[in-house]
Amino acid sequence: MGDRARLAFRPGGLAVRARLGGATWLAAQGASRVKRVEVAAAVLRRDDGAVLLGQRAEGTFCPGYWEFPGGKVEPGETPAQALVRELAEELEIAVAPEDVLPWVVREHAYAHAHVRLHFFRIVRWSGEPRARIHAALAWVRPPAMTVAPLLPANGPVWKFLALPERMLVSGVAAMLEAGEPLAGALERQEDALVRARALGSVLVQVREPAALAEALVRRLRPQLGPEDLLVLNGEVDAARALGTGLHLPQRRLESLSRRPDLPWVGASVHEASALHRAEALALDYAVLGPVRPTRSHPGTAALGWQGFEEIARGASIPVYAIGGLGPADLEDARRAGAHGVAGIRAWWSQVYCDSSPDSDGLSPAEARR
Ligand SMILES: Nc1nc2c([nH]c(=O)n2[C@H]2C[C@H](O)[C@@H](COP(=O)(O)OP(=O)(O)OP(=O)(O)O)O2)c(=O)[nH]1
Repeated sequence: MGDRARLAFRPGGLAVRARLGGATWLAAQGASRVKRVEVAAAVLRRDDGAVLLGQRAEGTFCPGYWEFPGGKVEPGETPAQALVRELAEELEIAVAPEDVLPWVVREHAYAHAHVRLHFFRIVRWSGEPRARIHAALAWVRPPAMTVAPLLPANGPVWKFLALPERMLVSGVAAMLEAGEPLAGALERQEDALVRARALGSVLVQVREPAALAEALVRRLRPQLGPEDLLVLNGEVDAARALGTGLHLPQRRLESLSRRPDLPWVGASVHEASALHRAEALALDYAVLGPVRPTRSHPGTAALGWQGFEEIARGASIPVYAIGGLGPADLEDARRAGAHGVAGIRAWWSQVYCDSSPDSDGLSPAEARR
């Protein structure tokens, strides 16, 4: 990471951050020498979904608290390099650099320092983790929490881990426009959900006109398991009445001054400023795209994976990739820093790996062909 200076707003005034390698100092109005620490932390996730937590040992900061394995970034290291080193030292496991997947970056002001935590997800490693510096290790499967307390900065991160990696966006209205009867369209949508669930937990975004949305929620809900989530792309009151979370289109996000009071709230974003808005409102996730060209947004330039990565990098909330994507793109999405993939038409197809550029966003006439 190169040296650079950043301007940032924080309670109490304008802060000028001079970031110099690993540990840095913040000069701010009213706080002349606040220590800044860059930390790399790992979400090591097993195939069964369980995540590794370590209990901080006696004689360290916050003894007895549980944390994600990791530690401070040393001068000259990138956060990813620091993590590979820390995991070898702390757990005696080896992780290849390409398996360190950027995820979210969180900041937290402790009394002793202002820490910036670079979280990475790791799903491949070699060796069996051993507690070299922790008092104990535990595999815990989100959203349940079987150990306590977590370090204060980690609460939102644990909540994010309950978000499935696959988001299924509904498309019943488009099927109806394409001439499909209602019963057939609902059935096809339900089939898509069943197939998606065969791959793992799913976040379902119901995006339909109000009356249809309600019918679809009722239809899909019995198919959902305890680890699946349902969000309504619609009004706050409707989401509350249906007992779903809420998904905001970018234009609604821009008009909000505070987060709607629902347990799960996310938003669609198409550019960095909108993502920053979603972060400022402390939403639970954002959906960024289009990654590939889609016919439904002919005027919108596709971001490509590089464009996606540039906008999503350093986000404080998980970011899904969307736009011509399907479940077969999950690996690429993770490497680009995405939490997961969101798709519409790729899920309807019998073939999972339908990730052609136009598999998402066909016009009704095109869908008929
Ligand atoms: N490793 C880790 N640190 C966390 C997490 N959450 C959180 O707030 N922190 C904070 C606690 C500390 O202020 C800082 C990590 O410092 P540390 O003392 O563990 O770093 P280290 O392993 O390099 O230890 P040392 O050099 O001080 O011996 O980040 C987390 O989930 N994992």
